[in-house]
Amino acid sequence: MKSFLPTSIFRKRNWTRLTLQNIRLISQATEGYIQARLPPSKSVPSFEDAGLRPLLAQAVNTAFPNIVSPTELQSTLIRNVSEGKDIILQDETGSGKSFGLILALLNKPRMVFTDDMSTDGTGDRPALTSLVLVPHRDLAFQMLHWIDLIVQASADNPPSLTSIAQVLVREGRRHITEGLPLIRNEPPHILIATPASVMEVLKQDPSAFHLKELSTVVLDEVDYMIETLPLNNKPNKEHLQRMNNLRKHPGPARVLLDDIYENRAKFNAKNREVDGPHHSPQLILSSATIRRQLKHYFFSEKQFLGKEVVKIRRSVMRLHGQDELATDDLAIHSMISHHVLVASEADIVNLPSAVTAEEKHPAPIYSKEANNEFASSSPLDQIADSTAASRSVEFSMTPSPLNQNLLEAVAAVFALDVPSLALLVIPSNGSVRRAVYDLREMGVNALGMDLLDKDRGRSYLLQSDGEQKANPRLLVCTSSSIRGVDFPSLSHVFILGFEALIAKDNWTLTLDTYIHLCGRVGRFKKPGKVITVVNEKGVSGIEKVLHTLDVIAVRLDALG
Ligand SMILES: Nc1ncnc2c1ncn2[C@@H]1O[C@H](COP(=O)(O)OP(=O)(O)OP(=O)(O)O)[C@@H](O)[C@H]1O
Repeated sequence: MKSFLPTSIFRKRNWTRLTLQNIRLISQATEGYIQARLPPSKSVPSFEDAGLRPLLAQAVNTAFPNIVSPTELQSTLIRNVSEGKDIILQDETGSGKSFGLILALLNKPRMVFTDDMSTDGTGDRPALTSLVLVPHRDLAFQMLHWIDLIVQASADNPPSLTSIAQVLVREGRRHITEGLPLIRNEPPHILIATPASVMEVLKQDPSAFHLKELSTVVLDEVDYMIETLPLNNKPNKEHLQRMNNLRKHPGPARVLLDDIYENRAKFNAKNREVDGPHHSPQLILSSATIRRQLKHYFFSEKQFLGKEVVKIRRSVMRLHGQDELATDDLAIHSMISHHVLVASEADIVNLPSAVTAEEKHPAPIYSKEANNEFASSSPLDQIADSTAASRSVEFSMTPSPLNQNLLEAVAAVFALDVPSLALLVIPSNGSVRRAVYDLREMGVNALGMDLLDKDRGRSYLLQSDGEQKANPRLLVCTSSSIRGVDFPSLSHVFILGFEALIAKDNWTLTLDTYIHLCGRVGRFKKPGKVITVVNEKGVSGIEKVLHTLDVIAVRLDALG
């Protein structure tokens, strides 16, 4: 088999003389890197039909036996990514956007820098081809895990994972001490990174990689990374002040994009009505929620995108037109059932307006007086044993800042209704460790989510079987570390502290937060439950959200 990357390439260190002219693309560099064992199925459209190279398509089939055929959206995406188009990708949560993006990027030809002093081609050096910006580390590691499986599915002489993909996220100073040298020595085909980590690495070493010379830049969960304010025709003083603040203190993703696309913005400003040369890198924006204000930012305010952008949404592809700016595209999954529990000292009731076929009026579904032994009689006795091991002296000595009524409601529903895996989302400023401690004290098999750890998330990335387990698990995370995360066997999402998730002066942001939290279930046509647990004060907030999204809360009778 052809060697994936000749070692001689790595001897050249000639970054300072690299220019756009001496970058060239060689498709052979990635052509031979995946060799898989299984032939693709002939009965349904295959990934090869969608445009993946044969060896890569076979590796995908081997790595993901349950994924037999690309969706129409993925086929359209793969083709347009290959053609170097700028793309806006928007579809429901869990519809395969991120997975499709990873395949499309693996399929791209590898960027290679050619040493201009070398006449015989021996100065070729693989360079970073694509930068995938993500909002948090767990999504980065999820993507890396997918790539790792595909690379491993290469039958003979698989390339090293680090030559194909690397992750750059802020973890102490490791992104500087370990991540930066690795990128310099072995630039990956795909770098998956948070914007802040890229900024810090480039500050440390501006020649670590060259942003403007990338082939593709992807912003997954773009609306989370680029903060925008709702468009307002008659902005009041406060709104103007906030707009000003955003401009004065742009987040790291905004700063990076300004740096990469300044030339393109100038070009688009001059040539608004004409088709013109395409300024690299290709730009791809992806999310389930892309609001008007975000489109306005990319098309009008910054002019990073022009009229040649391809919009891919639910298998629909069309050229971008002005009318698109006038609409908000929202996507909330129909396979999700929404529940709201109101927990107090005395009991836990369904939201008064929640409906079922049989019952129309709220009645206590769980009375603490009658059931105050539920934790000790929980079927999870073996968990209680392990609680002692994890009991922290620190927590046992201090009162919990978390509302115990709400946690008890979660514990009760978890014990009776969750077959295998559930997620509990707490506000960004909440303590995951404390929530885990309190829940374990209640007999719940809770762990803080961490996709690098097998038990805390990694093993659930590909586990699609949601069958009843002897020991169901509750993963706890904050709302800022859950966007895009995919656990196929997840059946329940519990949302705690919803009041804190309400962005007071940005209502659309509140709605989008709810949509993305819900979107951890109901993925790829699977059903799922979202259970928001509030106290009396939180009722009006969640009612308003459900009403705006045209969602009817359903009574949860699990405890009745
Ligand atoms: N063609 C396919 N056939 C079957 N399953 C698929 C296919 N493509 C993706 N999936 C599965 O669908 C799930 C969701 O994929 P992914 O995370 O890419 O969705 P997403 O649209 O990016 O979601 P979000 O908007 O929440 O980020 C994953 O478990 C993935 O393995």
